[in-house]
Amino acid sequence: MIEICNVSKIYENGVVALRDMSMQIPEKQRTVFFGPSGCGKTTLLRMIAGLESITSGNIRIPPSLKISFMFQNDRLFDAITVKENIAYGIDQRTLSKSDLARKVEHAARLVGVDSILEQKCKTLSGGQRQRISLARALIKEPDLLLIDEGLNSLDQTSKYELIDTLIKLQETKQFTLLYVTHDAQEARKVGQNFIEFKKEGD
Ligand SMILES: Nc1ncnc2c1ncn2[C@@H]1O[C@H](COP(=O)(O)OP(=O)(O)OP(=O)(O)O)[C@@H](O)[C@H]1O
Repeated sequence: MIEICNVSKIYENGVVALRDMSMQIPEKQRTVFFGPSGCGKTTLLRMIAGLESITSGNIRIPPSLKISFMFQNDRLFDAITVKENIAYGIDQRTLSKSDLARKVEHAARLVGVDSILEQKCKTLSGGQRQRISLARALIKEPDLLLIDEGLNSLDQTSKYELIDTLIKLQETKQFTLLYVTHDAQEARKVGQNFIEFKKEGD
């Protein structure tokens, strides 16, 4: 269980991104944060990932949880290969070359990009890039996967294909998925639990 207890976030410029928010997020399930742009979804996800400070309140997460993050932008390096990009998702110092290669191939196979491992990322389509970004998030076998509007650059068909892949993976691997979207239809497709965010003042 991840517990969000009376969490507020006020940025240095005075913007109140979240006010006194509390919720419980069950483990090993798919939870969707949805609501209009600017209502603090990204801010909360970043606080859960430890990438943003909390102004007040606290977030309780089991201490040994391995967390991966997939961002709005795919953040791939264009000049290097698919294989090298996926390997960036894991601490390479702790692995032998052959173990790393095996893990990269396994993650690539999970999302269907194992046939293009040697290609440079700049040559790929948006759908392939998002799959690689997902493989990079999965390679460290996260207990908690955070996806922040990660599939937005895709057309509807590719997006729903990748969502199907994601749901199957979550069901087999049983990680906790936290998925941010402003799209109600997408939220319904992905989620088992739903947390609606409202804009300050609404
Ligand atoms: N680094 C920052 N400094 C100041 N204000 C910020 C910062 N990041 C976000 N905000 C503001 O905090 C509020 C919440 O933003 P946040 O990105 O969390 O919302 P969101 O619901 O994820 O929206 P979107 O879907 O557009 O990303 C917005 O008003 C935004 O302008």
